Amino acid sequence: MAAEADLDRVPRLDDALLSVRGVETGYGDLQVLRGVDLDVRAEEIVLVFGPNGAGKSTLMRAIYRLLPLWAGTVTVGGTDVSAVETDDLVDYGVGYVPQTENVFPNLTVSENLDIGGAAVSGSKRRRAELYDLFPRLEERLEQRASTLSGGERQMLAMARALMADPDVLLVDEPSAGLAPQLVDRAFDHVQRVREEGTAVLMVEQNVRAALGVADRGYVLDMGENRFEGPADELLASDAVRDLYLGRRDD
Ligand SMILES: Nc1ncnc2c1ncn2[C@@H]1O[C@H](COP(=O)(O)OP(=O)(O)OP(=O)(O)O)[C@@H](O)[C@H]1O
Repeated sequence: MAAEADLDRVPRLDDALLSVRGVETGYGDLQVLRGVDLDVRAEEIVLVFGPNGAGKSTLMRAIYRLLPLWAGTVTVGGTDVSAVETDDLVDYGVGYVPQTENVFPNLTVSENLDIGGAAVSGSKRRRAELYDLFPRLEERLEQRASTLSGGERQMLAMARALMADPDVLLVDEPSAGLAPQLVDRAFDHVQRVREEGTAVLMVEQNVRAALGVADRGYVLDMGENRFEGPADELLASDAVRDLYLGRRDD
């Protein structure tokens, strides 16, 4: 059953790769997250969803240390990374694809990948693996990122972050700005990323489609955990559907 998280803490999964516990943060005087818990296991796809302004993107930024943690911890593979700087998180196997400004528009596809792989040895081999994942990028290596289609740009953003071969990738709205017919393809890519061995923690507004590829999900509401559970149980839950998904025939 999808569980309503009215407990003090959401139970920790013993086999979590990424574990977030009691995270609080915000902007200036504005507190946004009020003690958020979540776990991602190796090779899982986990979805965070909830109303506008719930703090979903803020959570991704906090995990990636783009915002300071006011309270709480983030661990990766059992190591506390709460004090690790953003630039060093790559060494702990964490990658991040922001929702916007996720490629360098004036650089070519190839140059964008070079920057993604700057810190990585064996980046030639990694490129070849990524061309298998995103063949369209290989066909457009010398094209400027600013001239890519929305879908291609999303692929490049993901490929850049994957150059470092992370164990877990944080993806903020992979389908943002894509035409409806491209949305499913964006989720196909997320699934393929997982098949290549990288766990994915994603935020999405296209909740039904995202739950279709996710293993588990967490509902955030007003900066707090509200529901959590397996994706199919969240989809089947009347409370989650009524509050966060809208009825199918709406
Ligand atoms: N840079 C910022 N400075 C000040 N407040 C911010 C900033 N970014 C976000 N906020 C505020 O923090 C709250 C949470 O924003 P956030 O973007 O994390 O929500 P979200 O759940 O991702 O929403 P959405 O689904 O609309 O993208 C909102 O009230 C927002 O106005």
